[in-house]
Order: sequence, then structure tokens, then C-alpha cells
Amino acid sequence: MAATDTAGDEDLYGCAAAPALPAGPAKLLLVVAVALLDVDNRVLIAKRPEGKAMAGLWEFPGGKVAPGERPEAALVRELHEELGIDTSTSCLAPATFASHAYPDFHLLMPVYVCRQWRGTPTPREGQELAWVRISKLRDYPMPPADLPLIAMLRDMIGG
Ligand SMILES: Nc1nc2c([nH]c(=O)n2[C@@H]2O[C@H](COP(=O)(O)OP(=O)(O)OP(=O)(O)O)[C@@H](O)[C@H]2O)c(=O)[nH]1
Repeated sequence: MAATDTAGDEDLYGCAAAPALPAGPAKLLLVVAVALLDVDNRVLIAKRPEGKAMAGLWEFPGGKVAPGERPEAALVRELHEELGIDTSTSCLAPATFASHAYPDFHLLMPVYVCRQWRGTPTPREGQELAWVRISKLRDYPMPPADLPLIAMLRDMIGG
């Protein structure tokens, strides 16, 4: 049977049908993010402050890649700006990525794992921080783009 011979919204592999493409080209936004892991394999997440889009949701530290900037360099910069910690591109291991269609842009977000940095993560932009076991991430509301990442990180790193 062909994969398309199924009724309903899901194919043989249990994959939901892709939503229709928007009429115009979606703006592609490249954002880098990190699963910063401590010695107990807890991951650092940050709560988006009031006044920002998706305020109150928890996300992985990171941010937009500037034009002409390498993704890893952008992440090193963002970690310094947001959390006051220093790391180097060699401490960033590519792990997974998110690809999600928001109403006004398409988010493409490479996610790195980092276990080595200098300094203590400190909220520098009014965000709240939490070190969380990966098995507990579902207790923290996250942006829709991040939800598939939870299982991926659990499979890669463990609970
Ligand atoms: N850093 C980060 N951004 C995420 C995650 N998930 C997710 O949907 N995003 C989205 O990716 C974009 C991140 O860009 P950003 O952090 O530079 O953006 P921002 O809204 O804080 O804007 P600003 O820094 O220009 O004020 C936001 O739209 C944010 O909602 C995540 O886990 N980490």
C-alpha cells in the first residue's frame, strides 16, 4: 500500500499532514539555541520576560543569527549577552534542530549541547532561569517549536 493510501490526517508513519503553504514566501528566521547541561545532566531553560512575544514560555538560551555571522559564534555571543557566561565554539556540539511554522515566520533553530563554560549563568535580560531534568521539561510551558526537542534531548542525553 502506498503511503498516501491512508484515511485521516496521518500517514503510515503516524506523521501529521503538512499544513498548506502560506500564499507568500514565509520569512525564514535562523535562531541558534543551546541545551546547557550541568554535571547532573540538568538543562538550563529561561522564561521569556513580559513584553516579549511568547512571554511566560520557557525556552533554551540563544537568539537570532546576525547577517554574516556564523551560527556557533552567534551562540557564544548570545550566551555572553543573556547569561554572562563564556564558552567557545569548540564546546558546542551540534545536537538537533527545530523547524516550525509560526504565523509570521518560519523558525529554523539548530540546537547545540554545551557542557563547558566559564562563569555562572545569571539572568541579564530580566529572564527567570531554571535548571531542569529533561524528564521534567514538560512541566514547563515551552513554545510550540520546542516541544519535539524534549523527546529528542531525552533520547540523546537521558532523563
Ligand atoms: N532562544 C530561543 N528562541 C526560541 C526558542 N523557541 C522558539 O520558538 N524561539 C523563538 O525564536 C526567536 C528567538 O529570537 P530572539 O530570542 O532573538 O528573539 P526575541 O523575541 O527575544 O527578540 P529580540 O532579542 O530581538 O528582542 C523568538 O521568536 C523565539 O520565540 C528557544 O528555545 N530558544
